[in-house]
This record gives sequence, C-alpha cells and structure tokens, in this order.
Amino acid sequence: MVTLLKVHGSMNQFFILDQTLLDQPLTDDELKKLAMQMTNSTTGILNGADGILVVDQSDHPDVLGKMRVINADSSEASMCGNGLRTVARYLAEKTGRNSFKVETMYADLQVRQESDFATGVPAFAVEISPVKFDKTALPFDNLGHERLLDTWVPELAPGLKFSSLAVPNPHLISFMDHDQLMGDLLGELGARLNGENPYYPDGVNVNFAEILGSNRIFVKTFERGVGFTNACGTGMSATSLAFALTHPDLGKFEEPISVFNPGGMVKTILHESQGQYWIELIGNATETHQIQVDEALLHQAKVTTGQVTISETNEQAAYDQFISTIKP
Ligand SMILES: N[C@H](CCC[C@H](N)C(=O)O)C(=O)O
Repeated sequence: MVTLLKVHGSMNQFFILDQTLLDQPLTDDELKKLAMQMTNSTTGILNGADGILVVDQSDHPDVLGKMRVINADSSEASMCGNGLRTVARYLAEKTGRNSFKVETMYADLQVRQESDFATGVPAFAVEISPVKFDKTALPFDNLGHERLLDTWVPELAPGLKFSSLAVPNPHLISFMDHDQLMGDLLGELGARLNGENPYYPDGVNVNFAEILGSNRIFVKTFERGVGFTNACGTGMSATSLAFALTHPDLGKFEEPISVFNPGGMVKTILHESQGQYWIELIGNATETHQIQVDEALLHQAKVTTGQVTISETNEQAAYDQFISTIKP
C-alpha cells in the first residue's frame, strides 16, 4: 500500500505522489493518465484536484527531492508555486529538515518553513525563479513586441495593458478594476490563449489583478492546463513583480506584498540581485487527506473511491478559520 496526500496552497489543490515509496516508479505515460483520472471531479476521489505533484529522488547536492508538476489536462509544467510549498512541507516532515532545496525542471529552489500563518495553518516560503521577460523564455509570438511590460496589446484585448513573464512557467498579466476582473474576459482570454492560437502556441497562465493599495493586490488566474483555480502561486508571484515594475509607487521590492486571491491570501517579497529578479512566495501548506492505495491502481490510473482508504486531517477547519479573519 502507498500513502498519497491531498494538499492545497491557498486552496489550489493537488495530490502528492512520492514515487520513492513505490516498488516501480510510474512511466511518464502512466503519470499523465493518472493525473487525468485523479484530478477529474467525476472519475477522481475527493472531487479531484488541479494537478498532481510527483516527488522523486534528486542526486543534486543539498537537494532533498525533485518535484514534477502534472496539470489536470496531463500537460507537464516547469513550476508550481502553491504546490512547491506543500512538497516542501512533505519533505520537511519526511526528513526533519526545515530549510533545503527542491529540484524543479529548470532550477533547484530554496524552500524553508515559516511560522504558522494561523493556528493549525503551517506555512512555507519558496523561491520563485528564474524570472525572464524575453520571447525565448515565454514564448509569445506575432504580437510585434520583444517583451510585454505594461504594453497595449489590442490583439489580446482592446483597452488593456499587458505584461508577460516566465517564472519559469509562462504568465500574462493585466491590472484592471474589480468589475472587469470579475467579468467574462478572463475566462474568454484564458480559453483562447490555451487553445489553438497564434500568440501563445504553448499556452499561458492568464492573471487579472486589482490594486488594493500599497503592497496589496488581488489576483485571479485562468491556469494553463487547468482553467480557473482558486489561486496560482507562480501567477501571484509574477503579478507581484509586474505590480512593482509598473506601479513602483505602490508595489515595493524587499517588502512583504499581501496577495489576496479567491482561495485566500499569500505574501510575496520581491528581490533583485545582479540584474536578476527572484521572488519569495510565502503561504500555507495544508494537508487535508491521507489516502492509502494499492500501487497497482496507480499504474492502472484506477484510484477510485471504493478502492482506497481515506483519512481526513483536521487542517481544513483551521484554514477556513484563518480565511474568515483576512480582509482584502
Ligand atoms: N498551470 C501551471 C502550472 C501550475 C502552476 C500553479 N498551480 C502555481 O501554483 O504556480 C502551468 O501550466 O504553467
């Protein structure tokens, strides 16, 4: 039997699969099939999730594990900020270490345990990097620009300015008022740029943001490979950086920025060293369920309610209590 976890960061929900517990790791094709099955609210357990986080051995120095991110549509992403906080907690509890690195597709990222956000709400800080703006890293095309930073792009949406950066997964960001943010445009643009389109052929996470005040923003995201999520950690990080670069009077480097989202709130801290930006993303790492499952069912992508033993932790109640106390 193998223990899976159901976890979330700001209500961005995942299953964690630690492949080092398996007799035989899943093939990439099996991982994709498992992600599709488990994240689906009909075929999956516990109403599905936004993706699966796969933990593997890392042979890099001072790195306690490797994280791979499989979206609900089975596409693999280079990073997941909310997910990395939950993997950091999983590895911290597995090893007894509270500050270490986790290998991700393009970088070994520093993670550390933070003091609880509230009673029963463990929190972790994770490094978000590398950060790139140029087309080679995103890639966007056919927009007539080498980079998008507070740029009018009528091809995407008239009357809005856009920024686009890779952290390292690709993000498109626009700041607007509350009504626009809550309107239909985010879903329409998100669906358009993650289907067949001339501008973001590999898709892009689309973030609409409202500026609430000094070092305070609200971000709503349509995620590549998923659709609407309660929060997107890399999206909130990228949006925080775009906030400071485009509204330097309100968004500050080296100071905590409160980023509210439909699933709760996280903090980001922006850094620049030797001309490179990197972002600290600090937020909850909540474990809601432990799931006992036979390894064969993972290989067969048949992790269904009748075939597993689920035990619920008491952490969601603590998280709900925390949410009731925060005010955007
Ligand atoms: N959908 C994203 C991956 C998950 C990112 C998000 N859940 C986060 O917390 O950063 C992509 O395809 O780039």
